[in-house]
Parts: sequence; structure tokens; C-alpha cells
Amino acid sequence: MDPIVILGAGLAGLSAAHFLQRPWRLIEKSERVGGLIKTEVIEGCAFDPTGHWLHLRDPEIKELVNTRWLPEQLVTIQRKAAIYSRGVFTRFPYQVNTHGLPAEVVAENLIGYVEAVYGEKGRELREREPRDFAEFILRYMGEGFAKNFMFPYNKKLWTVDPSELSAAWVGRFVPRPTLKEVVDGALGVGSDALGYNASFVYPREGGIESLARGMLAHLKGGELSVNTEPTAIDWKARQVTLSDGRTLGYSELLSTISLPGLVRLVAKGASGVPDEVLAAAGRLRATTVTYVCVAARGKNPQPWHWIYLPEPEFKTYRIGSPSAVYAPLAPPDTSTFYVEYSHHGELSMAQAESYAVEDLVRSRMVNAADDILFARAREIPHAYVLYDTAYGPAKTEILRFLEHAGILTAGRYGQWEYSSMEDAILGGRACARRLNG
Ligand SMILES: O=c1ccn([C@@H]2O[C@H](COP(=O)(O)OP(=O)(O)O[C@H]3O[C@@H]([C@H](O)CO)[C@H](O)[C@H]3O)[C@@H](O)[C@H]2O)c(=O)[nH]1
Repeated sequence: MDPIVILGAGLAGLSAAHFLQRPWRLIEKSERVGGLIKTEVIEGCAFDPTGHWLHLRDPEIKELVNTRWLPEQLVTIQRKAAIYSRGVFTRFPYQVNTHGLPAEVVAENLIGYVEAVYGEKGRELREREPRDFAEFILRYMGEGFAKNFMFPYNKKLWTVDPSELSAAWVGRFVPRPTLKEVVDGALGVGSDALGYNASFVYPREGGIESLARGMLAHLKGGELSVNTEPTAIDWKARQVTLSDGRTLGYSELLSTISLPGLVRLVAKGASGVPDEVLAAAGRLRATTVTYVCVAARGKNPQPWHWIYLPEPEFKTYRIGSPSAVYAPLAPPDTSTFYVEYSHHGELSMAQAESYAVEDLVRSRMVNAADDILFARAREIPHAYVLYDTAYGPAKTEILRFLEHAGILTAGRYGQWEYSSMEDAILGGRACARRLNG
């Protein structure tokens, strides 16, 4: 019998291979497994592709990570994240930590919140479901928080206005504060521990890629091919053509590669795809994130693991610091940063690198431009999937066809969704369980 073929050896693909009880073949286009958790070392400084801090909630996955994939190798870290706005740092999440901002901003945030959640002004939005992300923000946080943080920050992150997105993705990612949390936060007596990532774990050595390596080391029952990518899929014949010229028969196909990319591969196969499915794939959009890996002389001047920058004078939406999170990620007396830029069109590497130096110095994350040792830009072509008006109908159309064609998908880009590393592992497990029967 042909094996189960898994496309893509990121977390979802590795997880599926781990949980499968039938023979599998894992096909990976790059030279090593890990997908977007491949850690890069530049001049002795380790950089993950932006912040990949591991927060786990599923008991089985926690157990696997702790005892099999990364035994005795995890450090637990309490988040120290901030917002840099109006020239001051306030703690993350913004909505429950406004103490320290100018008094008029704190007042605007508080009054807006009370009006939205209890006042007459917010009644209409309270009585129905928010139609879009902008309405979600206004409904749960009010006009002040919207104006002073949520609208400008999210416009930078998503590259489109919050009114062009649905709120389908917010789930546990966007905290909806209570009145007590908002008031305590304005008075400076709030808790630091709100949100899904109040603490997280991270590998003691080797960066986040160690997780992928740990998973790979324990795989059984199948074969991995690296430097190999699918070039076409014939869903009726149940065959994948590979870049090395081979054609592989499959009993089942699980794809963790990008959903629109998968549709295009099926369209290249002999059985094709209906025109409307191909057109739907063309309507799925995602932001591109260019992140700049930076090293600077000297220890971190700020304690922050990462900061959010809502104001338009900064081109970046967020700056993170691997060395602040976990000092062994950088040589002694060196601080490191990833500076993130979200965009659709062209952003040259040189331009991003020059923005990064400027943004780091202006935000006081680095003392002076002269301290910078290097700045190297990297690109994530599909970073944040856009939940715009085309998203729901296009994805439904594609998934209906893939179900018919007997192709399963998992992972952040396979499912074309906003989700975490653990979600990718859970998605791989769910598909494996379905295939195990
Ligand atoms: O004060 C704030 C700041 C942000 N938000 C909203 O939360 C949304 C999610 O933000 P974040 O958790 O930063 O999103 P992301 O998926 O990129 O998070 C990954 O990165 C790290 C870390 O944040 C930095 O590296 C995190 O651990 C990862 O999961 C955002 O869209 C804002 O709208 C807010 O409500 N209040």
C-alpha cells in the first residue's frame, strides 16, 4: 500500500508524522526541517524568524515537549513586554496598563471604555455581534483605546484598516479587559500576567529550532526527503510529482504548505481543479513581514522582551529582543533584536535595514546607531493571513474541493489561519488521528 504523504516538515508536518500509526513520507523543500522555526545564527547571535516563544495548554503536547522532544531543556520565562507610545514605556497589554501615559490619554481611554461597555453610546454595538475588527475594538475597549493604540497598531500590523478585517481570529490573542482591570491599570496597581503568553518556555540551547530537531529525532515509521518539493498533484490518480523527477503514489495526502500554493499544485496535476477554486485561491491574502536581525554593542538598555509601537513615526510595528528574553542567545556584552515590518508591496532589504537602525535608536531600545554591529533583513512571504471579506467564502470553497479530492490540510499556512506553534502541533495530531481511524 502507498504511504501517507505529508507535504512540509514544519511543526504541523512533524507532528502528523509523530502521531501517525501508518507508514508516511514527509517531503520538505528546504535543506532541514522546522519551517518557520528554523533558527539562524549570525556572527554568534541566534535569531528565530521573529518571536517564537512557546506557550502550551494541551496536556499531551506539554508532556511530549517536556519529556520527549525537549527533556530537561526548557527554561520558563515570565513575559516582560511593553508598549512604546507618547515617549513612554507602559506594560503589555496596553488596555490594562495605561498608568504612566499622559493624563489626557489615560482619561480618554477610561472614558471611552466606560461609554462602550456601560454607556448609552456603546449600546448599539453591545446589542449585536461586531461586523468587523474595528467594531470589535470599539465594542470591547471603546474609542480611546481604539484611537490611542488598537487602530494605529493594527493598521501597521495587518497593513489594512481594522474595518476591512473580521474579528474571527481574535480568540485568545486580543485581551478583552474588565472594568476593574482597566481602572487598576490606569492607577498602576494592575497585574502583569494578563493574556495568553504571560509566561512561556524556550529551549536552553539551539533556539526554537531545537523543538523541530527534537521532534525529528523521535520520528518512526516513515521516511523524510529534504531538498525536495512537490511540483504537481494528481488527486484522482493519488500521485505527487516531485522536483527530483520522481512520482510518488499516496494512500492519503496531508498538506501543511500554504493553502493557495497547494491549490496551484493541484491545478498543475492531470486532474486539475475547478476554475472557481483556483480563483478562490487567488483571493486569499496575507501580509509579508520583513524582519531585521540586529546586534548591538553592550547589554540591552531596556529590560523588554518585545515592544509594540503604535505610532506612525515608527515604521516598525514591533521590536523584539532575543538577548533580553534569554541572554545565551547572544555573545556577552551584545544585545540582539528583531525589528518587524509588515507590508504588501515592495520593501527592499536595504530600506528595511535602515528603518530598523532608526526605529531602534528612536525607541531607546539601542543607545546609539554607532553601537550597531550588523543589521540583516529577512522576509516571511506569508506572515499574517488576512481575515478580510474574501477570506471566509474563498476558504470554504477551497476546503470543500479538497475534502472532495481527499486532501487534508494542517498548520498555520495549510489551514490559512492565525494560530500559534502549539496550534500547528495540534492540527498535525488531529489529522493523524483522523487518518489512523
Ligand atoms: O497591548 C496590546 C498589544 C497587542 N494587542 C493585540 O494582540 C494581538 C496579538 O498580538 P501578539 O500576541 O503580539 O501577536 P503575535 O501572534 O504576533 O504573537 C507572537 O509573537 C510573540 C510576541 O508577541 C512577540 O514576539 C507571541 O508570543 C507570539 O505568539 C495584536 O493583533 C493586537 O491587536 C493588544 O490587544 N494589546
